[in-house]
Amino acid sequence: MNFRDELQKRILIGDGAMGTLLYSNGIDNCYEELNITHPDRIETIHSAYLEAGADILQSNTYGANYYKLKRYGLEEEVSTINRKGIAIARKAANGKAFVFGTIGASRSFRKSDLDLDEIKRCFREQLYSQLIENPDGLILETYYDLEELEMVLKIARNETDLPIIANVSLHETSYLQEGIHLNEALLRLEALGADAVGVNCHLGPHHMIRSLEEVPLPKKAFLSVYPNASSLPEYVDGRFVYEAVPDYFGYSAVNLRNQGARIIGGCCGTTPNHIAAVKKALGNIAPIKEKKIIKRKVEVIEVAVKETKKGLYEKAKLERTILVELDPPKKLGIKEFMKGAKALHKAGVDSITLADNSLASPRISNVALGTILKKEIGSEPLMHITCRDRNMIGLQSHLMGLQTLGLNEVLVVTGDPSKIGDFPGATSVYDLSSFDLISLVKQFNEGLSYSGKSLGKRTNFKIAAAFNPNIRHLHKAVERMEKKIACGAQSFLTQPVFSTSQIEDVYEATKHLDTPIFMGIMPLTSTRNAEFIHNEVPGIKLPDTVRKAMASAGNDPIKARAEGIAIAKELVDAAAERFKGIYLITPFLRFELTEELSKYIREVDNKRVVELTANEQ
Ligand SMILES: Cc1cc2nc3c(=O)[nH]c(=O)nc-3n(C[C@H](O)[C@H](O)[C@H](O)COP(=O)(O)OP(=O)(O)OC[C@H]3O[C@@H](n4cnc5c(N)ncnc54)[C@H](O)[C@@H]3O)c2cc1C
Ligand code: MET
Ligand SMILES: [Zn+2]
Repeated sequence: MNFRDELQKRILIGDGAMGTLLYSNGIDNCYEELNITHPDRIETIHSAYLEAGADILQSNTYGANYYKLKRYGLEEEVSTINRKGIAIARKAANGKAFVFGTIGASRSFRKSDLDLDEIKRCFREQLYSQLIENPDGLILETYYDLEELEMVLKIARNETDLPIIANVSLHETSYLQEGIHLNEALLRLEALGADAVGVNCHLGPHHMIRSLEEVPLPKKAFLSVYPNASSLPEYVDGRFVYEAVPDYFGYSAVNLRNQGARIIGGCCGTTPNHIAAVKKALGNIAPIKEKKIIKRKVEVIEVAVKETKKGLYEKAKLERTILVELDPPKKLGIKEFMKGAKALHKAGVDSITLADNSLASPRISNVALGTILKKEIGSEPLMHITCRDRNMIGLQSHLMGLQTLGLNEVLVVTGDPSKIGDFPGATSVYDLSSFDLISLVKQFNEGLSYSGKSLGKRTNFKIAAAFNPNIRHLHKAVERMEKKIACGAQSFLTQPVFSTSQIEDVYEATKHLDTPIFMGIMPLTSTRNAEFIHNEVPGIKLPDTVRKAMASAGNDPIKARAEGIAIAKELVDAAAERFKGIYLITPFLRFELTEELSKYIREVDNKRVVELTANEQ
């Protein structure tokens, strides 16, 4: 039997889940390791699928790549596990079914999980291991990221003439992440030479049928569909369980066939009973030859109201722009905080920046304080957002909330890890990296959610990001900066710097960029404060002159204050000469320090204007 000939003629039935079936049998470790330790168990499952009517058996090699096996210390076993996986399926198939080598995606829903070069290397290793065992074809599945699937499909097509099934996974009906339509994705995969293109996992039959309704029959390739048992697994006693309704699954297979599916199998939650139901429902039904497409209306995204007010990044390109960080209090009560905010506003500060639980310790939500500030002093704060406290759902809801409140100036940062804060046992979420979150905010500005779903309107976020010049190789930090700009960052706030030479270095290293930089300056408050920063804050070193000056104040708070301010003014002078943006960090809610520095910056600027005008006259 030749796979391609059969596919031309009839509908082929795939098998069902391997992973979730093992999981429901109580196996909660590395499924692929069983190819070595318990090949009989895997063979039994393959045999059950064969018995149920599957024409194609997939090897138990879904996650058998270097990175996934490394989690279990099995990275040296890539070749053995893949080879055995094919051999076990071959034995179970017993000449009655096609044996396809399964290769799952390396990235999950985040592009930042692994870079493409790393994926290439580990894909090749898995591919070559499988090819040694002569499978009848390959199935590339559960690819949320089309970029990854296109890349590995190209490699596979280049290396072998075997039939290839290429399956993407949808975020929601008809759409892949980044808002790519299923139809577009399948056309791209067909163009790269896949024999069958389609969808697997995440969605159940209902959403898969709806998705296929929008997809025409491919010209050269065939459609393949491997739905989950249902779209909504239940969480029972700490385990995910799929409602097992094989008859419904079988009935759905007929509808999938009516939408042109030529290969129909099952993904997570499906069992040999589901596949038997598919076999029974399909009988010897012939594939369809043509179909009508349903064209769903593409939701129009409202263009945001054109803003008359300049964003901070736009302002900082043209004129002096002062930001002052004033951290939300750790205790209830905002009297002192409000007093500070008002004083800073009066001192001519352009925006107060509100940290998001800085140093990973709980503080009054910056959304609450931002809303109050906007209402009471009429100036728009800059809202820090970390990737630490919210998962991908929370972050998107947070962004929609900020837009609704009109808090559109945001600073996207990774966030200090929970380990360093007041609750070291708390989880650091990090679903997204700072790069991903910057891209997400930019996507919101285009009116699209993470999965590319319309938000109905565009948001108006102005995106700032963090720049850390306190590292050994400044050019590395500049490279990160350039990557953040490519993701959508429109300005940068730096970590505090403590020497004028560092300000000069940053200027030299970044002068090729036209993205404004707000140079971070924090007044030192005491000798102890200076020594702590020098010795305990990673990456930051104070020049000897600064440490000596602070030490000379001894325990006298008035002298220490004066020294701290004098040092900060010197830094401000060096920064103001080179950068229009200045970012002052208020230590310990001592706003009178940053108030004084803000006034100083305005005075020096005014004096300069007066001098210039005098010179011109
Ligand atoms: C202006 C500013 C505001 C901040 N506000 C907050 C806040 O509100 N709440 C809060 O919890 N934290 C805040 N932080 C802290 C910040 O989130 C941490 O310092 C974090 O470790 C770095 O975040 P990032 O977004 O700058 O780093 P990213 O550029 O996203 O880097 C993340 C991690 O990558 C690594 N990395 C960075 N640079 C390099 C490099 N050159 N080479 C190799 N690895 C590198 C580091 O481990 C770093 O921690 C702020 C920092 C800055 C500069
Ligand atoms: C996570 S998608 C499922 C992958 C594989 N086909 C399995 O059933 O285990
Ligand atoms: Zn699945």
